[in-house]
Amino acid sequence: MVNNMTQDNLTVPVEKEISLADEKIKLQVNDLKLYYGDSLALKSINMQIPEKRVTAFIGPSGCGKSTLLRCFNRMNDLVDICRIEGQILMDNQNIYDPKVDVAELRRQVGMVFQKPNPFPKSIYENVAYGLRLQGVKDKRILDEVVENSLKGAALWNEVKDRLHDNAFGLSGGQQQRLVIARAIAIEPEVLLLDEPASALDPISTLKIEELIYELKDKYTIVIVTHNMQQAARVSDYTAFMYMGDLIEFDATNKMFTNPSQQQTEDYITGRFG
Ligand SMILES: Nc1ncnc2c1ncn2[C@@H]1O[C@H](COP(=O)(O)OP(=O)(O)OP(=O)(O)O)[C@@H](O)[C@H]1O
Repeated sequence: MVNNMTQDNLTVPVEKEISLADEKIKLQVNDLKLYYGDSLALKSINMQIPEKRVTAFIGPSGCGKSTLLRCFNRMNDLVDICRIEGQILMDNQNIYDPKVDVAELRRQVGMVFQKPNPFPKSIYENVAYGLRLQGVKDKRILDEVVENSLKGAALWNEVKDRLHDNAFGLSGGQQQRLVIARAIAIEPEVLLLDEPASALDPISTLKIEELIYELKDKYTIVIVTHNMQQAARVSDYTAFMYMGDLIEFDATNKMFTNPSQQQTEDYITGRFG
C-alpha cells in the first residue's frame, strides 16, 4: 500500500480500485424519507451498502448521518415522533415489513455508540450477555464464545487474567472494545458504529480503527464519523450527506482525491462544515 497526499494533507491509502458494481449489496435504501414530526430529516435517500466492506457516513453536524444509521436496525422506531417512508432491504428483504421480528433484526444488525456502554457486570458477563439471553447455559460454549469474541475485538490479551472483574474498571478504549466484543458475540451480519472513537484518546482511537479494519472480513460495517482522516483511513466507501440529502457516494479513494460534486470537495477540503 502506498500513500497519496491530497492538497488538504489527508493521507489516503491507495489500494486496488474498487467499484460498487463489483460488490455484493447487503443493504439497499430505496427512496427513504424520515420525518421527526413535521420536519423532514432524510430527503429521499437512495443508497447501496456493500457486504463485508466499511462504509463511512460523513457530513456536517445535523445532516442526518446518525438518523440514517439508526434506520438500519430500526432504532428510530423508539422515537415516537419519527415516521419513515420508503424501504430498506437487507439481503433483498424489506426490514420495515410489518412481519419483521425487530428483536431478531437487532441481533443481526448490532450497534456501537459514541460513549462505551458496558453493563454493570463482569467483563465475562458483558460478552456472554447476548448468549445467555438466547438461553445458552453450557459453560464450555460460553467460555469459548467469550474468548473468541474478546480476541476478535483485540482485547483478550489485556483482560484474560481479569475476566471476572467489573467492566467499569477498564479504560474508555478497552470498554469500547468490550462493547464491540459483546456485539460480535452473537454473530451479527452488520455492525453499525456511531462515532465509536470520538470519546477516546488517540491511541485507543488507533486501536479501534485497526479493529474495524480487521472486522470487515466478517461483517458489513457502517460507521458515522466526524473525523475525515478517520473516514479516509478506515473506509472502503464514503457517503457524504448534507441537510438530509445524500450528495455523493463513492469509493473512499475516489471521494477524497477526485469527488464528483463541488459540495463534497468543499467539505473535505474544509471550506465549510
Ligand atoms: N429524536 C429526535 N427528535 C427530533 N429531531 C431529531 C431527533 N434526532 C435528530 N433530530 C434532528 O434530525 C436532524 C439530523 O440529526 P442527526 O443526529 O441524524 O444528524 P448527524 O448528522 O448525525 O449530526 P451529528 O454529526 O451532530 O451527530 C437534525 O436536524 C436533528 O436535530
